[in-house]
Amino acid sequence: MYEPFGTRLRARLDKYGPLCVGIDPSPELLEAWGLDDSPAGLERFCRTVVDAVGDVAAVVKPQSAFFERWGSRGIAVLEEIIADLRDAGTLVLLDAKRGDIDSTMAAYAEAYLDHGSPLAVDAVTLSPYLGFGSLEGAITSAIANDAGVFVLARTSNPEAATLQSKVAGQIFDGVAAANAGRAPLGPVGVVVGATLPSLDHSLDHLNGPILAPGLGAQGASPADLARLFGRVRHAVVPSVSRAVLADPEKIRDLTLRYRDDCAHHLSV
Ligand SMILES: O=c1ccn([C@@H]2O[C@H](COP(=O)(O)O)[C@@H](O)[C@H]2O)c(=O)[nH]1
Repeated sequence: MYEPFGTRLRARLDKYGPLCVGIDPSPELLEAWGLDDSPAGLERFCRTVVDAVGDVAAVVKPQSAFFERWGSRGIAVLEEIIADLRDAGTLVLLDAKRGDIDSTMAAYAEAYLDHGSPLAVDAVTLSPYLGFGSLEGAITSAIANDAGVFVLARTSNPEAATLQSKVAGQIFDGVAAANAGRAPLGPVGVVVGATLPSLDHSLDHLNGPILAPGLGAQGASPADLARLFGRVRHAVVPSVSRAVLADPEKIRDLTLRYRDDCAHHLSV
């Protein structure tokens, strides 16, 4: 039906440059934009972001939490925004950080990865803290649907380091095994914060995309990407939300600036 996710992602990154723009319609941003904190405000916010970046960002990442807080009305907006993003041609990565036992993971996979679902996206973030093996069914489903998954490995928040540094090696090894033999990028990515002071594992064998959140509001800069990711910089998908979303009039310009800065630092 589609080409494999890794092929589609590679093509988007090569054509549009390395950037994922987050859609994070928080109460604070809705207020800053003069919008009601309501499903109607949420929809207005999201449509403005889609119009501003849908044709210039390789990937767009709606944050599920900001839709879930409105219950079924928020999920209805999310469904519409996913459809609008798909019409705009960008890849849609839903940041839902799901992780559970195998039978429950099968339901999450059906919700986010099955072509017939109203919430189907190109890729979804997953949490491996029930064991990397618990994600096997979702990875199989992603491959069957030409979709992708991004597994939390070393997240951008400072509280994560103590826990995740103990288990990240297992996650990177699991991802590398799932991606073995696939080109140009496997369907299983990892999440590694651009905010990290350094990497304590090699990512050379990963063969999959690296989502790197933390630019802007969390303190990381495009220059940090080259420092952190070295030999695997070609696979990095930097992600930014608040730093481009503060003013609806400036979203597109700021997105283009981040995109070009990231491309510059990831190419040197
Ligand atoms: O390690 C992670 C994983 C996910 N996120 C999510 O990305 C955005 C970041 O927003 P900014 O405004 O660019 O800080 C947000 O949706 C997080 O839930 C992350 O920050 N770190």
